[in-house]
Amino acid sequence: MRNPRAFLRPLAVGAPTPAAEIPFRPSRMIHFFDPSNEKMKAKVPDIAAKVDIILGNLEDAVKTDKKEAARQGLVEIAQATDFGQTQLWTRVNSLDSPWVLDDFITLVTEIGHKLDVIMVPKVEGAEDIHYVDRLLAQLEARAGLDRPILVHAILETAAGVANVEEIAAASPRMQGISLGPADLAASRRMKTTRVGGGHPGYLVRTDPVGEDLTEGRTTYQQDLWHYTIARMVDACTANDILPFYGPFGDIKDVVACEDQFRNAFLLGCVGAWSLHPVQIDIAKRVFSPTPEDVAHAKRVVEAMGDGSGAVMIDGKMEDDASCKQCLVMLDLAQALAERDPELKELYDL
Ligand SMILES: CC(C)(COP(=O)(O)OP(=O)(O)OC[C@H]1O[C@@H](n2cnc3c(N)ncnc32)[C@H](O)[C@@H]1OP(=O)(O)O)[C@@H](O)C(=O)NCCC(=O)NCCSC(=O)C[C@](C)(O)C(=O)O
Ligand SMILES: [Mg+2]
Repeated sequence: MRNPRAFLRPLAVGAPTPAAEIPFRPSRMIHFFDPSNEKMKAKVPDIAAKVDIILGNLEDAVKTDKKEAARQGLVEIAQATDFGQTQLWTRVNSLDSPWVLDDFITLVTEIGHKLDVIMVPKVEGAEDIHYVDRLLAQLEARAGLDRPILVHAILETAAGVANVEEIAAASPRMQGISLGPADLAASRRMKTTRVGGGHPGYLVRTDPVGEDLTEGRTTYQQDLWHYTIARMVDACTANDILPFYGPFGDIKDVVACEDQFRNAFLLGCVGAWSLHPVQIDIAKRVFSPTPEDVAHAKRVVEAMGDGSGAVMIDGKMEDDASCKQCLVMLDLAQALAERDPELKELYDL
């Protein structure tokens, strides 16, 4: 561990000073595209205008013989596109792969001034972040960058989950963490073959009513990801960085996708991944508070004055703590209203 006074010092001579705070920018969806796929590439300027974050994916879902083409495709798109307020991210190949060193060198050198965040897959502990931290500092210094590129880790191994608190605290570059349910399921030897979402076999059942063990017993499906998401949210928020739900692989099932995203939103995640254009609006809807929630939050904050004491609103007690909950809602609404004129009007902000 670096000593606390050294934490904000650059890790290479000439590298930009690390940021003391992770800025909160609207991050409701991280839209994935494959930069080696010409059809997807052509849609990037239009999609970038609609999403909060657009991500050129170089890792899993890109064929082995397309790895170089994807890297080069991302360089071309980044150079040719004005992303406006939309953040540009990439997911590089895993740290044990033969491609990752060239991913870092090429992307930081060629488009480092446009890249906001590099997502690192299969992070297992703080040592992975320390390696990336130093390497990025060296490359940023060489490229003459004046602002540090941030790092986002995917939580997708059992070791990563066991070490999630130290990963979140490993570097001032840490911007956030996403859940990677498919690799995590494989790493844990969970017996689900789905990419995120629930499983009908994971349930609890009410007690038997009589002798018959099969009749009249209601079952409730449980959430396979609750423990991991909650732990990730605590690790992130305890370190002032941002938690995200990851992918929902059943593209056709837009209803269950919305449920999964909403569970994550309610537990504290700021966004989720969209793998297909159809998931963009789901994420936008779910990760923006409803106008009713915003109106209620405004009422409570106004009624609470300096935020202390207790009042009754619509038969419910509100106090310092519930006022803070309402301020969380209003802060998010304010940030989204600045990005989205439609929401500004709906929220009346
Ligand atoms: C699922 C797939 C194959 C269906 O692709 P498709 O072409 O069969 O679907 P479609 O419905 O026919 O597509 C309609 C149109 O939308 C386009 N399109 C389709 N998707 C996109 C997109 N993302 N961005 C922009 N455009 C897109 C597509 O090219 C097509 O264009 P067209 O009308 O001109 O023919 C496709 O959507 C896709 O490849 N999506 C990205 C997949 C991906 O990035 N996976 C990796 C992230 S998840 C993960 O890694 C796990 C994790 C975290 O690591 C872990 O849990 O361990
Ligand atoms: Mg994965």
